[in-house]
Amino acid sequence: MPTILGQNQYGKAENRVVKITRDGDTHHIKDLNVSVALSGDLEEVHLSGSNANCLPTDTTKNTVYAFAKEYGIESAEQFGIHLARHFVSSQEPIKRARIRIEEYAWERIETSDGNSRFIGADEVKHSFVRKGQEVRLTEITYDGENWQVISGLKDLIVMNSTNSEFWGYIKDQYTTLKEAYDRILATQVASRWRFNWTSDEQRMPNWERSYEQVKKHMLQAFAETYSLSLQQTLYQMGSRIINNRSEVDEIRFSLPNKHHFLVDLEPFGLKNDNEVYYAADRPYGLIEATVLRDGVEARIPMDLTNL
Ligand SMILES: O=c1[nH]c(=O)c2[nH]c(=O)[nH]c2[nH]1
Repeated sequence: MPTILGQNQYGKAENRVVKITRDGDTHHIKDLNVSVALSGDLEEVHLSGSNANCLPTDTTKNTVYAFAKEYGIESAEQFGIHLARHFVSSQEPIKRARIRIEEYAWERIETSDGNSRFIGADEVKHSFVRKGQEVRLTEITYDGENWQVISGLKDLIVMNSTNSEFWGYIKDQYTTLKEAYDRILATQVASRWRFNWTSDEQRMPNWERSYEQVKKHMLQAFAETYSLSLQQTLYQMGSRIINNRSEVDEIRFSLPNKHHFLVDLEPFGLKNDNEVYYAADRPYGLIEATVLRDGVEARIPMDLTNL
């Protein structure tokens, strides 16, 4: 049976790299999970077993660690750009590099006097607690000419304890949901946004500042939207970001509706005055959409798990 080789890529996945920058006795942490995927003229590696065009995955791993030392880790995006450029420009058979990075944030442990200054023991400036909040994500793709940077986050859990209603929906013979005029709205945000920086000719965004600002607008829009559905809140979050961040052209969200159901306390002779809820973990409504700058093409994959 004749067969042909289809799309292929390879590299070392999930290189866990922690970089400590020592600024006197004040230290800074960058904690990344870096996955490298290379593609190019690799037919023979698969077909004949010749490894002449194969840069070992072990080398891609070593490069991640060496670059952490050589270039430092200014931001996940900047680090991914260095790596992608290196693989494509240093190895002739490698035509395309995709670098995916997850970043885990750490924050300083506060001293008992409420700040992070040295107060007599020297633990403080190098003691961190891993933030229980979101994981930051980025994916850099480079083909020797064009860049695509898609950054994002996952596991950012947010809740509004009021200012959310849901009513006026279709009711058929299977509908039992009661209309809600004051409900809890909670979700675990997964989001990806695409930058319009695509070439070395353009001025590169400030990646660290951009992330903080996108997250700030996302959270503020969630908090400040009086919600008639999670769909409406999603659109407000996306458009707030597109309108405020000129470096971002497209943003996609996957928002599980983390349902909170009022518990019936009548059997215990108690009145539930919108106070006691059952937080259901499944099933959950799943609301997904992309918000785009008018006139741009949608490029973020529909299914965020594939990114
Ligand atoms: O914000 C919501 N959107 C829906 O589409 C929906 N469907 C549902 O049962 N509850 C909700 N809530």
